Amino acid sequence: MESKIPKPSLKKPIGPLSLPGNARLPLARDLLNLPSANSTMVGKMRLPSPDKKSNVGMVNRAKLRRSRSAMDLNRPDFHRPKYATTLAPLAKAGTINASTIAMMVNSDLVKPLADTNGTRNHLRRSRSACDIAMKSNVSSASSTNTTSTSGASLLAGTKRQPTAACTNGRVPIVPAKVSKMITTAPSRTGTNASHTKLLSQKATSTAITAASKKAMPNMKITAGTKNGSATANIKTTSSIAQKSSGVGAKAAVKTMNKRIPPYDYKARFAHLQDKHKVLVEKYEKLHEEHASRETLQELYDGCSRELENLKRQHEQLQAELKTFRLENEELKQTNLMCTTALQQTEDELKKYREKFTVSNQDNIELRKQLKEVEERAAFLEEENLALQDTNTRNAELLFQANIERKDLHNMVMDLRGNIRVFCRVRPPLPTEIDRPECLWKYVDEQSIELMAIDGTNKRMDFSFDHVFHPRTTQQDIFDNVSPLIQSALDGYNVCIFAYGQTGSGKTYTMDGVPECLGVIPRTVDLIFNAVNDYKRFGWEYEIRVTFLEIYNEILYDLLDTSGTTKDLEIRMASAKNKTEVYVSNIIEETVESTGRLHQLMNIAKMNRATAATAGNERSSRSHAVTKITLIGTHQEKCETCIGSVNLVDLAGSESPKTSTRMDETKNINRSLSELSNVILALVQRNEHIPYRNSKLTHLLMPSLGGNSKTLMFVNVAPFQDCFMETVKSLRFASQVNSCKLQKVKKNKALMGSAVI
Ligand SMILES: Nc1ncnc2c1ncn2[C@@H]1O[C@H](COP(=O)(O)OP(=O)(O)OP(=O)(O)O)[C@@H](O)[C@H]1O
Repeated sequence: MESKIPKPSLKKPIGPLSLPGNARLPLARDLLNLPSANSTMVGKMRLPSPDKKSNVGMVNRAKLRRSRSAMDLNRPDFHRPKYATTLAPLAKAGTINASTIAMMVNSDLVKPLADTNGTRNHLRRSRSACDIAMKSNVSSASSTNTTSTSGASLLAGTKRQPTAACTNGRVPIVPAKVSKMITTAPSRTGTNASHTKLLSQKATSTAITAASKKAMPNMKITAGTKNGSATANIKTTSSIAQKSSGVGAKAAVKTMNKRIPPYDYKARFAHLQDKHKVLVEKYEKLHEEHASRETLQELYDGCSRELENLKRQHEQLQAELKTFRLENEELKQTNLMCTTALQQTEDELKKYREKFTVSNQDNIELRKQLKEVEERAAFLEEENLALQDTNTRNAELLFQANIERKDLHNMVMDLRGNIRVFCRVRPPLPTEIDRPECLWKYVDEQSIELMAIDGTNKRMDFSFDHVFHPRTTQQDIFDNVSPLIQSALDGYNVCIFAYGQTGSGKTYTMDGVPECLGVIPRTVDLIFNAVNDYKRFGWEYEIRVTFLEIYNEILYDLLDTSGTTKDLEIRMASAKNKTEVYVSNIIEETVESTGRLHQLMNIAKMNRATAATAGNERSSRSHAVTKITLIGTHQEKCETCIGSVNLVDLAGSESPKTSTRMDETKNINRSLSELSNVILALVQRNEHIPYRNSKLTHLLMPSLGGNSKTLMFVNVAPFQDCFMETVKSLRFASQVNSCKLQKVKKNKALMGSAVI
């Protein structure tokens, strides 16, 4: 019975598989209903082996598996769905997950095949390689690694579509997912589920193996690695798949084409050997894929490290960005401040420009005025030159006029007399209201009548150069004295002394009191004022001063505060001119200011000997001589004039009846008597003038009988009890006033250190 069953042809079908009658190749859905399909198809196509009736289903399924794989693989229009990228096989193979592949795509490690001018053939080949990888994955770990499979499907971005061949009634290639679906539908497949799974896997494996034989040689993976090992491994994998697919295909064809009788153990052994060989090749292929996976793992590690580096760079860049933002904020604030400052500066600049405009207009106006002023200045300069010439001529004229004035002035002074006498009657002090006074009649400025009120009614008339009544002020006195001081500045010797009874007002007239300065301090002020005025005429003056005291016929230097006694001697200045004398060892100080001279005067005043007398509580008991020497120099004219002023405050005469210090009084009266004798000798024109009889006359010799203009104040007290002494003084003054001295000569040069 079984021998009647026709054996299938062992020949390899050529071209598309043709089925007899209405027979068709089973579709995937047919596989789900495999028992019915088996029953119909097996019944039509092939009978089970007679010696294994119980395994009819198994045999048929095996045959179906073989024929189906062979048909699919040998179909000339067989092709796979297109994949967008060449990474799909790798993802499908489960060696890398979806995120890794995404990273590789973004980092240009793997390029889509379409970017490399891939054609549909490329896509088809890539699909085949993918299938190969998928198959190997399925064969190795498809049952456990569902995550990688789904990730690869997502990465591929494509959904498996049934091919045109499938719609044309050809047997479709069932992908792993479909295969899984088939295997996970036991309720529908019933007891044949395991057979369906086995059949599906086998068919898929066989079809992929056959397809990879064509696809793998042209497979390209564009993923770039450091050393290209990944590409090499992929190629290796491709070659292995090619070999395995080639061997597998041969074995499949061999198995399909050969029909091994059950009793042909040798053939079955050979068949098993082929199977073993195929399994060995599969093992080697898996081993190489494992190596490839390690390479990809290394690639993944490298990418991870690079990713870490990129993260660090990203963090650094973030930090730099933060810094830049802070700097940007600071720069914005600075920019805002600068903008504000710039605005203020622009405002100020605008104001300054306005000011500049105004100033510029003023400047133009001022330039015009300056030009006019310059023209005016040039005109004035010419005029000034002319005036300077005129001024020079006028200065010369002034100089000559000053000389002429001096001559005229001194001529007038000469006409008035070389020795002049002023009479001054002092007023009673408030403490002397009850003190009886003589009757005084002031006839005119030069004449006075005195009448005693003691009952004798003595009446006496006196005439002097000037009579000053008790109400005469110190200024009135000095106004009549100052012409003599002017003569001293013109180079003449001048001597002013006060003569009179003690308490008659000599010191008051010469020194005065602080509120009413006398002749000496006013003379000092006049000299310094005149010296400053004379500078306009080209005269420069040097002022020297000495303070001398004659007490009990002994000379004392009132500026010597050392306490030691020096021998001061009156000596003749020149053998030719015997009337010119000087005092040796005396301190002669040059003063340059009024203040200094007043200071020296106070020192001298303090050193002067004073004591109380009957007529004066603070009587001057010595003759005080203040000498001021004036040395004028005219540089242009080379002229020098030397004048001197001797200001003498004589000690007051005192009646021996009232004196308490007789020696002192005797010396005073004797020196005053000698002064009277000298003047009388001069009046009588005696050959011998007794100058040397006293220190006073000897010292005043140049002033009394020499080249000097002399002024004597005769001071009298108004009281009746002073009547006799008053008459005595007035008589002596009248004698002096009648004295005619020789014509005074002007000094030309300094003859000694102390010319009198
Ligand atoms: N013209 C005057 N007006 C006001 N008071 C005067 C006047 N003359 C002198 N006296 C006063 O009279 C007093 C005596 O004067 P003063 O000392 O000058 O006399 P004297 O002649 O110098 O005396 P002695 O010779 O003793 O020194 C002083 O108190 C002085 O102030």
